[in-house]
Amino acid sequence: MSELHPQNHLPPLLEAREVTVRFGGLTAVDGVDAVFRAGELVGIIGPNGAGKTTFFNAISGVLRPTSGQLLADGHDLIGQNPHRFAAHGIARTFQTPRVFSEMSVRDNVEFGLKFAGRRSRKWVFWGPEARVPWALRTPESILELIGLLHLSEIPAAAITPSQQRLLEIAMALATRPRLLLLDEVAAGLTESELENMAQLIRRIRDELDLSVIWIEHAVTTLLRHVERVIVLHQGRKIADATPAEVVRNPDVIEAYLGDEMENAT
Ligand SMILES: Nc1ncnc2c1ncn2[C@@H]1O[C@H](COP(=O)(O)OP(=O)(O)OP(=O)(O)O)[C@@H](O)[C@H]1O
Repeated sequence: MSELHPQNHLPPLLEAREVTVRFGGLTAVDGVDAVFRAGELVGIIGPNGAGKTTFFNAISGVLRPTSGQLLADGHDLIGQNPHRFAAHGIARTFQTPRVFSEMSVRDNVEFGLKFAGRRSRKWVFWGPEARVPWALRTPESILELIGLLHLSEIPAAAITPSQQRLLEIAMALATRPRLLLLDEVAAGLTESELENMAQLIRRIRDELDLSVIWIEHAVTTLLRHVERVIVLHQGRKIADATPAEVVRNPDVIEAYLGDEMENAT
């Protein structure tokens, strides 16, 4: 998919160069290089504590890496706040959904729009806004896409944890990202909910013309849906290849996938 994307002659959406994050004496992310291009659906896997979330925190501006570079549109974003990352089209979800529990589902999405300085506008005929997909123009259209429109007026505290994960995706989409980072959005879901989530993620990527990076422990599902997988182990990147290549990689089998595959079967 990504090789055929019309924007592939453009610079990557985001390029991490030698990104390192240390917490005191612990190196959580160790010199990771990664390139993310338009239209990609990329998975990140690795054992507990491998550095996946810390890497997300670094590439979304939640924490400042100890060293390295993060290039977006030719700008180094290191040291910039999350608003600057959002301005470059980078949006994310968190392992524990961060929604405003007192506010309605709809108002949470409205907040996402405002966070990124966007306005809710259904009818726009010219200018950059005209290129925004219909599904991302208003809180209602976003909620319809994500399947939560029927819950619009309910406080976020009153919806289920898996609906809160969907709401968080809706809030991230409201910022109209070019690169959407999803951190374990399928954690705790049943098998059928997991498959529905994977289908939704693919639809989002296909229909909204954005790139998705997806961290998930449900490896067998993830490998069936992504086109490229980055494997982290003890903070280092040990593989960056197609799912078919990654499952045959001896380093990955030794570090992680052997156990996971045994558990999965
Ligand atoms: N704020 C922090 N302060 C100190 N150590 C941290 C902090 N955040 C993460 N770590 C440590 O950094 C390492 C990487 O953690 P991280 O959460 O990034 O791993 P992960 O691959 O996302 O794990 P999981 O799959 O369990 O979510 C772990 O050893 C963790 O304990």
